[in-house]
Amino acid sequence: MKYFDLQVNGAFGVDFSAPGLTADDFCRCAERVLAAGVTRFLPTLITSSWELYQRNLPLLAKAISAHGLDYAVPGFHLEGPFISSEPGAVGAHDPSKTRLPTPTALRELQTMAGGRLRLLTLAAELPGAPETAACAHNLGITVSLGHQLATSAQMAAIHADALTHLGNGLPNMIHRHHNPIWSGLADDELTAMIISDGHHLPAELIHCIIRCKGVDKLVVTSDASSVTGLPPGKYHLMGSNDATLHDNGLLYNDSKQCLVGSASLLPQCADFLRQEKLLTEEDITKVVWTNPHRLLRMDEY
Ligand SMILES: CC(=O)N[C@@H]1[C@@H](O)[C@H](O)[C@@H](COP(=O)(O)O)O[C@@H]1O
Repeated sequence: MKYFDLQVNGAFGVDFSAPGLTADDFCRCAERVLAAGVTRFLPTLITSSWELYQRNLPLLAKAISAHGLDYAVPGFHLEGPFISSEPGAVGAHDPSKTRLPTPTALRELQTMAGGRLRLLTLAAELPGAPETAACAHNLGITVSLGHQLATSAQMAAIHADALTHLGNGLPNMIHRHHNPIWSGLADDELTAMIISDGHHLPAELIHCIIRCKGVDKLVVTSDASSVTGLPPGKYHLMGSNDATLHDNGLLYNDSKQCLVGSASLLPQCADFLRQEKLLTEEDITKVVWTNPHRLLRMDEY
């Protein structure tokens, strides 16, 4: 089976948002991700300082072309900085590094990335989000809503394409009727991206998402973090020392009380869908290969 993962923050000890990232680190990591069965992936940069984007986006773009990785790594996913800074919605991201979206800032980021930004996660309720989303579409960037506390009306104003890790990146206590999960499920235009690592969502919730969205509007991502492939233990992750990778693969920050990405690659996320009998083999191919291409308006090959 072929796999296209739209959300990989790092793996095997390499963090794509680390201030000390080198081209060698990236290539070493990419080789191992590909050797583990992933066919294509989007390196994902989380909410970071402007200087970090100025450093890492060009570094990654250069490494990809210098090492002939254009097919395997067809672009980047920017998850932040245009997200909510509210506890829960901000998840494990650093709230002090979030910013309000503007078309100018997005254009600058796309320039730093050498035109390789393909997917942008942003919060719909932020001032400037509709204009920035429109700018993203003009730049050929797919827009996904996540790490947000938006209302249905705010989400509808964006004309987004997708939802980032639906069901995660939210406070543990939310209004039972008015919340971004129901709003996202109710909008037939939005493709739901979900993390099926066995920890981010319970099987019964994935079952409901599949029923609401239908297989053609579902994409599975791994949200793999830099500790993917490393032994259980305490790690410094996403700016905090409190991340623990547990024996069962759960990656959790006890002080922030949230998940911190996953410790799985996409083939393992597909295994969870099989194990829980959530999808057929044919449908799994759609959610890990066909649909990610369609969402990014890319030819599948
Ligand atoms: C790289 C990334 O952004 N990963 C997010 C993490 O930031 C967030 O904290 C978690 C929230 O899930 P929760 O709301 O269920 O704790 O989801 C994902 O793991």
